[in-house]
Amino acid sequence: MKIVFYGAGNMASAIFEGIISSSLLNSHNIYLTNRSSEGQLQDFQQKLDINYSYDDDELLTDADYVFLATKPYDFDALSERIKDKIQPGNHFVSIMAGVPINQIKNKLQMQNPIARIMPNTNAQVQQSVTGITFSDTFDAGHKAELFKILNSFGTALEVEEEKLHQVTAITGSGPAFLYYMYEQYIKAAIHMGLDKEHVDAAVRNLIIGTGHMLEASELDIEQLRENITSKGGTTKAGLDALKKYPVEDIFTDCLEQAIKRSKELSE
Ligand SMILES: NC(=O)C1=CN([C@@H]2O[C@H](COP(=O)(O)OP(=O)(O)OC[C@H]3O[C@@H](n4cnc5c(N)ncnc54)[C@H](O)[C@@H]3O)[C@@H](O)[C@H]2O)C=CC1
Ligand SMILES: O=C(O)[C@@H]1CCC=N1
Repeated sequence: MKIVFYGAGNMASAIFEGIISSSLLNSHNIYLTNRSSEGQLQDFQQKLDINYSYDDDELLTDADYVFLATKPYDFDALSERIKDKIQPGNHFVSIMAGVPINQIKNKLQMQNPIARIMPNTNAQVQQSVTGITFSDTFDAGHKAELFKILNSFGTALEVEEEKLHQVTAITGSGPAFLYYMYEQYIKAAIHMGLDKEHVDAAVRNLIIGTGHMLEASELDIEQLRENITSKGGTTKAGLDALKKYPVEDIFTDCLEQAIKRSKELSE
């Protein structure tokens, strides 16, 4: 199998590093290209023993899956770069937020199968939650094969194309929203009199441990929280303070704004 990445930035590298770590494919199956930062591709080649090229004929010939991994606003330039070189066997996999299948088809002027996926950067540790939607032209055999690739760097769920807006906000951008909360937690903790280095390390371990608990426990999140909350204790005092703020409303606004932006990008 041959997989090509047009774009080797934050999200693409999380995916190909995730695929390689999973051992599903050999790094020799994967080809990278980007706009012009050859040094970055050389670094990936050294680190991962992966191929790179700026020759689109070489990249697209016999490519089974072609990942479109530029920013949405760079897709026009990418389309111009590759549209005359596309091969009948190329199956396209777009990771671009908010760019509809129809727009991809029109810009690339082709009828090849297209999948849109919405992964997240947890792909790098094989923990992406990835939404996927397919064009009508994507056959069952290739769908199954692509699911195998996606499952090598996390879990994948098929959704209607319209629902990708929600997936983009909730799990695509989701890690950034959680990181932001952790940042605020660390800032607040530093004000409690411990030094920054200790707080950083302690909170990282707190987050990692809590993630492992979610993974290992069969209890729902509410029950896990209640198990920590003694009657009249410290957790209850802290939670009572938190509940004075409209935390759910804050997240509703956050997700609604991200969904709105995803819809704007698709227009
Ligand atoms: N960063 C994230 O957490 C997520 C990003 N995405 C989507 O992934 C896409 C890429 O995002 P990032 O990796 O964060 O961006 P990035 O800026 O880190 O990487 C973009 C890459 O595209 C390349 N590129 C630009 N123009 C090109 C061209 N004409 N030909 C070939 N390569 C070209 C750049 O050289 C760079 O390697 C975006 O469309 C974004 O919506 C989706 C899910 C999560
Ligand atoms: O911020 C963005 O537009 C992309 C899509 C999901 C995460 N990052």
